Amino acid sequence: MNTKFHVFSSSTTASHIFSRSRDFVFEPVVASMMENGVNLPTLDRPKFQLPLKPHHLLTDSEQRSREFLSANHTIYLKYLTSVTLDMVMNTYMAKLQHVSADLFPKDGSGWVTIDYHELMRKTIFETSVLTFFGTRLHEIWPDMWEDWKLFNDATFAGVRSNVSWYSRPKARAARERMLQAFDEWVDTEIEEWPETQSIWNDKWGIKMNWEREILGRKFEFTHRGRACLQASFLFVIVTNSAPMATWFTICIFKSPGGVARYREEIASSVKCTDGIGQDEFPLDVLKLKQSQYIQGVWKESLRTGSASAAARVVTKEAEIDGFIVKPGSVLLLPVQLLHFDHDVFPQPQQTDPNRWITNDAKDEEKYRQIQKQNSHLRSFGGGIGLCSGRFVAEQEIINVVSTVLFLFDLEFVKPIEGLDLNPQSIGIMNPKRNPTVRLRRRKLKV
Ligand code: HEM
Repeated sequence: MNTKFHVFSSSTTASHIFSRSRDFVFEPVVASMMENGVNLPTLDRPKFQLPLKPHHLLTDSEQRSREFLSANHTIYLKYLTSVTLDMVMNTYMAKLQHVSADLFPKDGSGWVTIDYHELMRKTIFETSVLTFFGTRLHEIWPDMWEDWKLFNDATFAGVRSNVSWYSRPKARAARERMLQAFDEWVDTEIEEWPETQSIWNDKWGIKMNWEREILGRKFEFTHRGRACLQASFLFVIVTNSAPMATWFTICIFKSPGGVARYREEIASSVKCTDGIGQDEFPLDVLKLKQSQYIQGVWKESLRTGSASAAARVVTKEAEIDGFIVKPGSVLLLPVQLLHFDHDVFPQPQQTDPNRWITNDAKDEEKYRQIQKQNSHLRSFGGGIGLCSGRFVAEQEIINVVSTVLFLFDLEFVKPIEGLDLNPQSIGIMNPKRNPTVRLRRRKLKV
């Protein structure tokens, strides 16, 4: 059989594919994002491509090139998944305080009607830029929010091919302005990381991108290639988290009794009532994250809001589920097939955080059911491609939305039942039409 694309939909097959990272490789997916998404210069492309010869026949420079991907991935893991994650998230929360003080309706403004999706996208975007890239990017690229939206909205097809850019000249121009801004951002001296600054400074943001910049130079990337490396990180941190903040809020409102229940969890996590713009974040973020109910809403949001399809390329002929797959073929795992499987998620269209919750440790049947559901939840992919930003995403979204509900009464202007999602997306879907909400400051008890 000469099939080029194979679609699989069982969780066991997904685990089988993800666990064989040499036979079913992730590298071409990243290479495609770098080439088509951010137009990586031709000279730098071999660093993302698989060699066409066995490992022992690689020249020294080819071998060194191959090491880049693994070194870059190690930096991601170091900052985004290990003990350093807490420091990254503390920085994120401090930046969120400032961004929300700027973007959210002010005290004493009564009921304010706003485009909620725009507010969430901008909050996540601004906070992420400030956290991960410091203050310089804003100065270099004053129109970054408008350019970013044009760029991001064109990428749902853009990482698979570059055609999207030719049919959207405005998006192509916005991408070029973004890359020029990063050209300037990387065009700076790299000094030692100051001992007085633990993990963040104005110039680099989180130390992670300072380390990635050193890596890019060590592996002799072109100047534009280094700009592309940084821009691609901006892309992965924002593209899915921004729509997820909107969808997570909608899922709270869609869950039976969800708003009251969620507010109870917030009430038990209040540390201080100073509100936003102050030094201390008012909510206990660990407590929020550990709440079973909030976890239930988070997983339901991922389950119902994802439209991604993990992709892997076959390097060695293999048999999967009785089909022979040939080298060069693409394996696709569309997550909606897993997330809406009736046998695993009864009434899959319903938003029900309780399907993830058990209050009885001895209820083995429910426990097994939850385990089965977990193995079907694949919004973050798996194996070597597994999203290293998944913990950041979880914490930032819970914290941003909890802050909104802590500070404001919130009403959707139109019924949320009519709020369809747009499946044209790389991962998490945007709403088809942006929801309008009314917000009013709550009186915080002192
Ligand atoms: C709800 C939000 C997010 C979703 C649904 C999501 C989903 C994904 C998916 C599906 C992949 C490819 C996985 C595969 O094919 O196996 C991926 C890769 C990646 N994501 Fe995310 N992501 C999110 C947020 C983030 C954030 C906030 C960051 C960074 C702080 C991030 C960093 C990355 C990186 C660096 C990769 C490349 C693989 C790696 O080296 O880790 N993502 N993400």
